[in-house]
Amino acid sequence: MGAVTVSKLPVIEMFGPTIQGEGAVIGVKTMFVRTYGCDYRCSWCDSAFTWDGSAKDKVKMLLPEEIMDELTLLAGDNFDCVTISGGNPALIGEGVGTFIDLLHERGIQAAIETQGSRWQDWFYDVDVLTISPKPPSSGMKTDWKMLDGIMNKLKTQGKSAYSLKVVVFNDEDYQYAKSIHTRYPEVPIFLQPGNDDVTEEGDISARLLGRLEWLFNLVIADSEMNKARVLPQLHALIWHNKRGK
Ligand SMILES: C[S@@+](CC[C@H](N)C(=O)[O-])C[C@H]1O[C@@H](n2cnc3c(N)ncnc32)[C@H](O)[C@@H]1O
Ligand SMILES: Nc1nc2[nH]cc(C(=O)O)c2c(=O)[nH]1
Ligand code: SF4
Ligand SMILES: [Mg+2]
Repeated sequence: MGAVTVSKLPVIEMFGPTIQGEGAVIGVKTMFVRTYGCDYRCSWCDSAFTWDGSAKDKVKMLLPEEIMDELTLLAGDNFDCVTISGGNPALIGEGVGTFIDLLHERGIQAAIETQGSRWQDWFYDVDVLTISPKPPSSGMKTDWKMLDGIMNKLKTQGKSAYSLKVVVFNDEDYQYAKSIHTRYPEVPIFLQPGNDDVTEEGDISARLLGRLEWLFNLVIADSEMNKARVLPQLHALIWHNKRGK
């Protein structure tokens, strides 16, 4: 008999409990698990350490049970939701699926942040799935065929609650967000203003609130965006550019 291989996950950080600062479940207490590696290189990525090599020495290859143990060490039983972000967790197959099963066995919800560039069958098992396609300012090009495929699978076979989240930095990005909403009109969509300086130290809330008001006004004036919801990055208003929050 060959040895049983169990998939490990490349984890660059775990933190929490904190408050989910973005999207459909904003305000919910959650732990975060951040996986290493991304197939994108967004110009304004606030988590570039997950792919630019600057924190490569912090990556640990962990079994799902080991991640669970570390979360318990951090928080005891003071959480019932775990958000897996990155990087792009959808680059990882089996390991994430097994981890989600483990969370469910313990009565814990699984949330995922991903950009819609890759599919994984475990998407079907996620409780809160956020698909965040990237607008022109990111410098990335949307693979529409892939995104259509993902949205179609979720629509026709999905059991999970899922939503779209588009970061908006400028008018061109706003037009992109509209094109996403028009293409998938039945899917809840969240718009979030971009943070255009992710290295600034100190209180950035005034700057971020200014960008939020700008985005509010675009949506307020636009009859085609009556169903879109505009939200800040709540954690960035409170904790600014601090890591692990
Ligand atoms: C760091 S990404 C990781 C998950 C996945 N790679 C993705 O992009 O969806 C998590 C979320 O942060 C958003 N984000 C990244 N940099 C940002 C910035 N400078 N301002 C606002 N949102 C940002 C992304 O668009 C995404 O919705
Ligand atoms: N508090 C908090 N909420 C978040 N929502 C999405 C995040 C992410 O980086 O994926 C994030 C994050 O990094 N922190
Ligand atoms: S897809 Fe997400 S993690 Fe990857 S570069 Fe863009 S914002 Fe950063
Ligand atoms: Mg973040």
